[in-house]
Amino acid sequence: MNGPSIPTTPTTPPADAVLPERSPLAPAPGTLIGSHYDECFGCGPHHPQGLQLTAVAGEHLDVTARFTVKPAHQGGPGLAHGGVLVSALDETLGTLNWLLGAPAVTGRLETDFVRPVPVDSVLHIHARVTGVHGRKVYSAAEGRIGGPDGPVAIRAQALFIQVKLEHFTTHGRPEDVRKILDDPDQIKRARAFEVNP
Ligand SMILES: CCCCCCCCCCCCCCCC(=O)SCCNC(=O)CCNC(=O)[C@H](O)C(C)(C)COP(=O)(O)OP(=O)(O)OC[C@H]1O[C@@H](n2cnc3c(N)ncnc32)[C@H](O)[C@@H]1OP(=O)(O)O
Repeated sequence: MNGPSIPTTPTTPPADAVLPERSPLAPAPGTLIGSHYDECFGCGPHHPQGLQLTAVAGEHLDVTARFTVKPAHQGGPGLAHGGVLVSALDETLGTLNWLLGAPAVTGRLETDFVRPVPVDSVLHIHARVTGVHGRKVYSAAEGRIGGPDGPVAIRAQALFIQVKLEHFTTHGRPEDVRKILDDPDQIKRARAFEVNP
């Protein structure tokens, strides 16, 4: 008997995927990419339980990010929860979309946990676009501990799907959408996407 269908689209780009130029609006290489939303669990600087992840634009279609594992992120005693590490990679991979100049959401995210990550570790994440095919953005990331060149603790491959800004305004809880629409700074950032869809 057949169960519900499970998406099987691979996260590796097809042969005819392209690697586009960085968007003219992309943050310059070496620039800190600001949070897309103050209350984001991944990058919101004022989110008390959040990851408060900071990302820096790379030279190409890539970013680096740092995430410090805090006691609130434990799974096993003294060890990062795997789901929290996945969130850190998801957030970093999502940041790549600022380099492409179009908003996108995670459709599929595949993760390999390679080694345990103790509390107080800094996870050094490098993420890059591996191909774009229509609205589908393929990407990959790895997180290292003990320094940017330390051993890989986690790696992921993802498929993001580009969406219109209406994705957020239609599906988000209305009071939160209203709050962001009333905030000129956040709107400025959202418009940066709109002019280069
Ligand atoms: C004013 C407001 C300002 C707001 C400013 C915002 C700033 C920017 C914030 C970003 C925030 C980031 C934060 C971190 C990243 C997240 O965590 S995002 C949150 C987690 N993700 C989600 O909630 C997504 C939920 N899913 C959906 O909404 C819909 O399923 C999707 C992904 C939009 C796709 O729906 P759709 O647009 O109808 O696309 P559809 O036509 O079905 O599929 C398009 C293609 O993608 C493929 N596909 C779709 N889904 C999947 C899947 N799950 N697996 C494999 N393939 C798939 C399809 O097979 C199809 O392939 P082709 O036929 O083209 O070859």
